[in-house]
Amino acid sequence: MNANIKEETIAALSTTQKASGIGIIKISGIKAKPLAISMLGKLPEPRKAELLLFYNTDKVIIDKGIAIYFPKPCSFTGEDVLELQGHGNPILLDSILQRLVNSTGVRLANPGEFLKRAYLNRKIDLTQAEAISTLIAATSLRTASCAMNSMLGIFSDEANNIKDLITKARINIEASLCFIETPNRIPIRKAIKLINKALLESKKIYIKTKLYNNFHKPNTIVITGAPNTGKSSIFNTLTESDTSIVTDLSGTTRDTLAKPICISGMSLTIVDTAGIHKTKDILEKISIKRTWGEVIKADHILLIKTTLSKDNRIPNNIIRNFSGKSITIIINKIDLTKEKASIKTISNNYSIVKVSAKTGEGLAVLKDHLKRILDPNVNIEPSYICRKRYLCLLKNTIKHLIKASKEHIRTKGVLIADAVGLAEKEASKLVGESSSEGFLTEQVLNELFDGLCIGK
Ligand SMILES: Nc1nc2c(c(=O)[nH]1)N(C=O)[C@@H](CNc1ccc(C(=O)N[C@@H](CCC(=O)O)C(=O)O)cc1)CN2
Ligand SMILES: Nc1nc2c(ncn2[C@@H]2O[C@H](COP(=O)(O)OP(=O)(O)OP(=O)(O)O)[C@@H](O)[C@H]2O)c(=O)[nH]1
Ligand SMILES: [Mg+2]
Repeated sequence: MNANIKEETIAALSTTQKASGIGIIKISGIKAKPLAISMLGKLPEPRKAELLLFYNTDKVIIDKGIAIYFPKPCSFTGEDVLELQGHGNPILLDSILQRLVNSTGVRLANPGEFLKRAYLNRKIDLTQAEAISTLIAATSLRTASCAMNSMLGIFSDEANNIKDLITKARINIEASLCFIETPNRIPIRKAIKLINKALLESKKIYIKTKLYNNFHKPNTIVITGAPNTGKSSIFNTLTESDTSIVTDLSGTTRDTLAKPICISGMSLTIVDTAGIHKTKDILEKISIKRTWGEVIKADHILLIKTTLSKDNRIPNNIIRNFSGKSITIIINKIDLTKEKASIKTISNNYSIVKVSAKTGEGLAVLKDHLKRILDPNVNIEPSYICRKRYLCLLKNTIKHLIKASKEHIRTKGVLIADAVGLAEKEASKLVGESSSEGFLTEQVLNELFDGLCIGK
């Protein structure tokens, strides 16, 4: 453990840097208590929200807000923690932070440092720390729900269960090896039973962990098609905004425009582009080049046509350049021909949806369709989060357990013990312990915690 961690008091803004309703400054470490007394004129009652004035060093009032004091060990980090919940003005909050840093020797926290301290003080194990980091970054409600399960310790419980079975097996083998020459020696059968049980459980958890893909990035959907087909109108409807200019003039959109949206708990980025057509106009040529650039990067293409289009097939140039990419053809403006909204699935990655951006008809069907085809976990019951680290450690655990279970029972007792010992080591690393080394290496910890946001 880092020797300084016990000494240094850290502080950070735990809420957004933008203006917001309230902003929370968190302070953790031995200076939290004297700081509360000097800034608030009193120590708030432990774990009770109190409305107090916040003072600077010259006794000037800097804010009136809620303060909460969490004396150690009953706090998020396990250290003394002071929370100052002020008005959400970033300049005001920054001046409070600066005051803390300049006059009290508190230092600004590194990204993820509160979480790291919670882990080092054994408030949470490593999988729970990882779950909190995934929870904050989750781009879909389903991933957030998995992260929540992991945060509450469901994965840790299963991982600990495997580790305990292996430990028991090791103790049994070691005992039977000790008394191998005596007449009342302990039979190794019990250990083998435990090894097989641990193997079964490890395989189960490996399959379950691998199933849920929380590595996916938010998909990018690019709207493309001929000029005037209603691309920008569909963009505006999907983004519930009037960000993109809509006119009845062909060639209205010149630049690409991207906006994040959320469809049924799934984050997406949606991009409006200039209409593709043959032109000699230099400006239009540049715009169309940009459109192709976006189409190449897209995870999914919405190709807009209208009820008036002569041909509703995918144009050859799109097929040529983007085979394998999923495409939805949208037949827009069905209000003009009084057609009904509908969806037709041609193949896995090719569907036709009829809508009207003007009346909104068919847009719910379109959103539903996008959610279905773009959420990789749509048919999977949320369990807990998956990390490459878990898969790797579980694979190693399984490998050593298989080796242990295959060794000849009587003659290779020592080899079984070795393999079980290695399995135990790997399984222990799941929750961030290693039976011989105590904590995981600083490198693994830094990789995890450095990727987090400030104030967490
Ligand atoms: N204001 C505020 N809201 C927040 C947080 C926070 O730090 N502050 N959290 C930050 O992530 C999350 C909540 N997580 C927390 C986890 C543990 C403790 C805590 O005080 N634990 C003590 C006491 C437990 C108990 O009373 O049951 C402990 O573990 O000993 C506080 C917040 C989300 N909301
Ligand atoms: N009747 C009807 N008109 C629509 C519909 N969607 C768009 N329009 C109209 O079609 C015209 C073109 O719409 P835009 O959204 O600007 O089309 P665009 O494809 O972005 O056009 P460019 O940017 O020029 O390529 C506008 O006059 C819209 O009001 C629809 O569903 N029904
Ligand atoms: Mg447009």
